[in-house]
Amino acid sequence: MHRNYRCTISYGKLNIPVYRVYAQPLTNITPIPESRFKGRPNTLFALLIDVEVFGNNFLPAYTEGDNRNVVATDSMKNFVLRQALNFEGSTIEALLIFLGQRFLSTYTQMEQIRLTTRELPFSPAQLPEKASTILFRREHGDFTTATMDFTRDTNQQPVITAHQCGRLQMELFKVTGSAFTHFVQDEYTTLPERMDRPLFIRLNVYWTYTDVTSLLTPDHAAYVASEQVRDLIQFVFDEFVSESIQHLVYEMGCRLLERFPQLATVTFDAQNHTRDLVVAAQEEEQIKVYTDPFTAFGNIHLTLSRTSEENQSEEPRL
Ligand SMILES: O=c1[nH]c(=O)c2[nH]c(=O)[nH]c2[nH]1
Repeated sequence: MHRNYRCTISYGKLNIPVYRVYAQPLTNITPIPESRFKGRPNTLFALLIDVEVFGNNFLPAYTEGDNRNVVATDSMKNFVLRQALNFEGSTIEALLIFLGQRFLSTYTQMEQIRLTTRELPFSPAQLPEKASTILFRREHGDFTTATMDFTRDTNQQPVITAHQCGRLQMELFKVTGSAFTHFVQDEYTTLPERMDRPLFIRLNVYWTYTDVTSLLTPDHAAYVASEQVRDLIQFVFDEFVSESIQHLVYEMGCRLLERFPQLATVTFDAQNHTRDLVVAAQEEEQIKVYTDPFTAFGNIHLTLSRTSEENQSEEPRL
C-alpha cells in the first residue's frame, strides 16, 4: 500500500525536574523604580525542563520503525541533568542557551530543538533574625518561564531562532478601584454595570527582546528579571483605575515597553475571576462578602509590539 501523507514530527521529554544547587548568583541587573528586586542568590536553582526535537532524520522511526537515528528521550533527560552541573550562568534563559548549544553540538541527528523551562519557586525560610541561606520553602504562586528554539546556521553553528520569556499564573485581587460599565446592553445582558468591582485576575505575561544577545551576555544590565515584570504589573494594577481588563492590560503593556526599551513585544493572557457580590454591610459600605462566580472565565488577550523600525536582531551566533 502506498502511503503518501505529509508528516510533521517532533518528540522529546516533558517536565525534567532539575534541582541545581549553588548556581551563580544573579547580580548587576538594572533596578527599576517599581520593584525592590535586585537579584537572587540562586542557591537553589530549581526548574522543570521540556525538550522537543525536530528533524526529518527521525522520520524513519515513524514510517519504518527504524530507530537508528533516535536519541532516546531517556538519554535527553540524562543529558539535561548531567549538563546542569556544568552550567555557569545565573538565569533560566542562560541555562536554555547552554543546553540548546550542547544538544546541537552533541547530536548531529537533531536539526532543531525547542527548550522550555518553568521555575519551581522556592524562597529562603525566614528565621527570627535573618533569612536562612540553606533552607528554602517551596512556593506555589507565580513563576518564571522561558522557551527558546535553536537550529544550526550554514556553518553548522547553533543559533537561536525564537525566544519567549514569561511570568505565569499571577493571581491578583484588587478590592476597589476597577470598573466595568457602558458595555453592550441587549436581551442577553444580565451582568450589572459596576463602577467599583472586586477585580480578581489570573495573568500570564510573556515578552521578547529586540536583540536576543541581551540574554547571551554575562553582564545582566539589559536583562529583564521576571520579578521586575511581576512587580511593575502589580504597581500598575495597584494605582491604575481601569474601565476593564482590556484597559488594564493595555496600560500594563505600555508601561512595560516604556520601562524596558530592550523589549520588542509584551503579551498578556488575562482571565477574569471576579467574585460575585453576596452581601454588603449596611452601616459600613466597604465591608462585603463575595463568592465564586459561574465557572466559565472571560479571557482577554493582548500583544503589544513596537512599531518603529528598530533592528530586529537576526539569529545570533552562540
Ligand atoms: O474587564 C472586563 N472585560 C470584559 O470584556 C468583560 N465581560 C464581562 O462579562 N466582564 C468583563 N470584564
